[in-house]
Amino acid sequence: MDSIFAPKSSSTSTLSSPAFISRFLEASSSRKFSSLTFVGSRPIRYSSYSTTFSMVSNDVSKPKIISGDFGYVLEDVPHFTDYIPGLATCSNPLQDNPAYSVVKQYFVHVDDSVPQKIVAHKDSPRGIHFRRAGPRQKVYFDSDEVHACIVTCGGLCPGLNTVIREIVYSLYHMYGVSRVLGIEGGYRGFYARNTTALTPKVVNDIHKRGGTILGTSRGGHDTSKIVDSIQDRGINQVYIIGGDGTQKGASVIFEEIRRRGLKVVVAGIPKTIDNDIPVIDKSFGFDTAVEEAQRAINAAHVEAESVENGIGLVKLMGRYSELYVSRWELPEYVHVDLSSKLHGWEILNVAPLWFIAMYATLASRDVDCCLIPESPFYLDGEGGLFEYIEKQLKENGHMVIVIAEGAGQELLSESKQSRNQQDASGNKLLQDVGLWISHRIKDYFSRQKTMAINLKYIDPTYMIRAVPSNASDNVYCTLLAQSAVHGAMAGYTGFTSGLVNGRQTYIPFYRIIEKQNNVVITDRMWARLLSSTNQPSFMSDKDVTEENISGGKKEEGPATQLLDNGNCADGVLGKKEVSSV
Ligand SMILES: Nc1ncnc2c1ncn2[C@@H]1O[C@H](COP(=O)(O)OP(=O)(O)O)[C@@H](O)[C@H]1O
Ligand SMILES: O=P(O)(O)OC[C@H]1O[C@](O)(COP(=O)(O)O)[C@@H](O)[C@@H]1O
Ligand SMILES: [Mg+2]
Repeated sequence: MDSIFAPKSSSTSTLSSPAFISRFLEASSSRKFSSLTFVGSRPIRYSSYSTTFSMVSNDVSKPKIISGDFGYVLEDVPHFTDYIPGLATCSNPLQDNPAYSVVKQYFVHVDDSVPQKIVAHKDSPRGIHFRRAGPRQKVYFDSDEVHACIVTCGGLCPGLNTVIREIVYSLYHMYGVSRVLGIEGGYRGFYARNTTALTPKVVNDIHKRGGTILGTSRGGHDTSKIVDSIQDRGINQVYIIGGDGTQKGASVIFEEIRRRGLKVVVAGIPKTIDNDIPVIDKSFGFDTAVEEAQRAINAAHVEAESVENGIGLVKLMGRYSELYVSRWELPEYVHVDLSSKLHGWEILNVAPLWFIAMYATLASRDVDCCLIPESPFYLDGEGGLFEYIEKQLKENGHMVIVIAEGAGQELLSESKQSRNQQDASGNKLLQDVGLWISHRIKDYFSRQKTMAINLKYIDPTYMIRAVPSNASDNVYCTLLAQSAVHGAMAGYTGFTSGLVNGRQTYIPFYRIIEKQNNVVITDRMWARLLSSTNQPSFMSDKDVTEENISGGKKEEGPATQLLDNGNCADGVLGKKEVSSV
């Protein structure tokens, strides 16, 4: 008998979710589904559907995968009832809330789920779904019982304060909770810093400020000490706002809490202006950052077109999330592929983090060339950057170049040692590609003596993320925060609240922190950018087929074919494309 949860002999592939799910979908779509036998399966029957759903594991430490007809798969989130028996519930206080009482169906149906891929073919299986977020009829906490805390970790992102504010407001005004603590200075603050009492009055206008009123940090932390502190303080809802590193930390904290059998919710709210978190459409703060980035591009354009042979060069944040050293223990089901290679470097995790550069370029229309890490470029010779600059200057008299901070690192890294430097959290430290390339361009033209150029380098760096969030991000932050609170009150835990195809969902941590293995420069969005800027792709067919389509993995199909990742394939870019275009 074969269990789809049975660990494989390979040390790294205990459960890589996409691989596992595609095996599962393959089986179901090829009609082998009904004859699959699962060891330790615990069938669950939902009364509202005539369909039989099967949950294929009764081991609480394994992902909860629920299958249904026609290849339906629900990647569910953990719930208190998975590991704490006999918990009492009470009616959701929202039913007496005047704001909600006018809404006909204000509680989310227990079986509501949101598909991960919305582009389907007539015969495709229904595919992976996530639990829909929102208020539930029954809650697992009395209002008086709740003692919540909020922590922000990692780099800044516009909207952090809005999320903090809205969690506090949701807890107070929707659920009558009055004990919310702010943990200062990131994860370590749980055991090394003071806490702040957060009330609606305290957080009332913090959304108008950039940064986070709680402070943040990078670097390691001690999971046991955090959970001890949670236990000692009697905290039972932990809201963790942060990026990919933070969500990994949250997952480990959740594991420890579950191991100790505590009735404590761990809810993540994903934060990343880099878009390095899988599954979700995009992070809060991204629109604001793109808007700010555009200001720098506008300035570069104004400078460039005001002088003869003017070049405006803008460097924008966006790096690979390469984790060279994993200094924390990840849960065993998290798949890391140590053999991934890009530009010949050993990497654990690759994600496309140049979204700001790409979207700001597309939005501005003033950019003639956008350089990103996933699309390697070269400077000299035919088809190189210098040749393109010369051509542009001859034709237009000026040009604007945008470069993502992670781009071209392989060109300017002098030694392996400098390439492998990391920040306190294990993120690769990037060298200043903007400064480097501006020197190279100046050198080239002074050597050539064909034309005198006038280059202005603008590096807005932290300005794009230190600003308060804009209107649309504020709305997004509000919905994320409310969803997280609804999920926590309903007893869900170990989840990240995230937007999938425009709907609020609860995504299990293992999906948020899993390795992203597709860096698809053959995505439609990149093609759209190339046609908008009219820049050369700097790539030969050979490069496209072998190296850079998917982080070193070969894709099937012709080299130059655009992969239709519009939520149909597993491509990271495709899913983001659909939500934003
Ligand atoms: N692989 C990991 N496992 C567990 N915790 C991590 C991991 N990476 C980072 N963290 C924790 O998350 C915090 C923030 O991570 P960092 O990478 O700096 O920012 P971000 O969350 O924005 O990506 C760090 O201070 C660290 O305590
Ligand atoms: O804040 P630091 O440590 O200077 O790091 C800068 C990095 O932070 C970011 O702004 C965000 O990164 P995180 O999401 O990992 O916090 C990156 O775009 C940038 O490379
Ligand atoms: Mg990060």
